[in-house]
Amino acid sequence: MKQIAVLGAGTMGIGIVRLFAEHGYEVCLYEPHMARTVLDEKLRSFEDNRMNDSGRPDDSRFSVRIYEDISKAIANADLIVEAVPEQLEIKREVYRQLAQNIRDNAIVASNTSTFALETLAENQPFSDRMIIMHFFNPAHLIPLVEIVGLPDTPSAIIDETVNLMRSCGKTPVVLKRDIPGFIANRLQAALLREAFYLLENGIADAEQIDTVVKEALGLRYAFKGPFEIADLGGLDIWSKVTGHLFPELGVSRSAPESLLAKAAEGQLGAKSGAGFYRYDDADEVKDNFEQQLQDLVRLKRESSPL
Ligand SMILES: NC(=O)c1ccc[n+]([C@@H]2O[C@H](COP(=O)([O-])OP(=O)(O)OC[C@H]3O[C@@H](n4cnc5c(N)ncnc54)[C@H](O)[C@@H]3O)[C@@H](O)[C@H]2O)c1
Ligand SMILES: O=C(O)[C@@H](O)[C@@H](O)[C@H](O)[C@@H](O)CO
Repeated sequence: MKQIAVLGAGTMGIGIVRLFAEHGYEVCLYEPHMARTVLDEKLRSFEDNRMNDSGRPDDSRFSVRIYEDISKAIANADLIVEAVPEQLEIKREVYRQLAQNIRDNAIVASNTSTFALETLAENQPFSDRMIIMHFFNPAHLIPLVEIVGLPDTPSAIIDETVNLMRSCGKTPVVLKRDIPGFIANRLQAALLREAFYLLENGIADAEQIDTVVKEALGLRYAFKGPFEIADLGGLDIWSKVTGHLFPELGVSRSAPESLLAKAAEGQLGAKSGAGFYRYDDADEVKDNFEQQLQDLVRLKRESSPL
């Protein structure tokens, strides 16, 4: 795998470009709606702030070319990563353009958050070479990448993708079967459903719920997953806990009212200056969070695996 095309330079696309460029791959970026000067500036700032794995400055340069013509961006790509908005019609239009120009053996990966691969691959001429490659924001920092294929996806494609991810320092998890939302977003959605249930029923406010996650659950989850935590707590206890609590949990099957109301009022979170909290300088909050994540990932790498 040598050349990688990334489609879309939004929150995720630009992080994916950064990841591959930092690991020495040739990257071709296609972004039809963003000014060239803005993209150049972002890439330059990534290069200027580049660190190696041990946290020291790295002054080597990126190999990234920016295109406004999709056919040129994908012409020689071994892998195409689609990171366009989470709307089926936009993704399908991009796939239609790919179908006309793609190389015979190029792999097409979608970074979708929610769509099953079966839905995205339906009627695509390259469906046998399509996979899900689900990164996490910020894509250059969070180690996990979820990979999903279809039952007849050649194992060589999955293996090649896993090797690529490992070469970029990632931790790939290949799902046994295609399902909307994969593993992580289903778990995140389950937690959010209960968080909104507690909020909307007046049990706690957003700050209290965030404190509970940050000061207990999140700390443990950085080192142990839910099954490991159940083992450590005792499966007899967890049998009682799940038996007592599952019937008490929220079971809503639609987006939370309080979330819909905020979005309708234009309170979109950090990017609009307000959401559940106020943001005077969203860039500062984002930069600080990235630094914290980088420090935590390094700490995890250096700590004992047991
Ligand atoms: N934001 C996240 O935390 C996150 C995490 C993982 C996965 N995802 C998924 O990644 C994808 C992209 O999400 P995002 O948050 O980066 O969105 P975004 O809105 O920040 O960026 C999308 C980019 O795609 C560009 N675009 C629009 N139409 C295009 C087209 N036809 N061809 C090429 N580019 C086009 C837009 O100009 C924009 O720059 C979505 O499928 C999303 O669900 C998002
Ligand atoms: O949390 C993440 O970074 C990803 O799992 C995303 O897929 C996420 O759910 C976004 O769509 C929303 O930020």
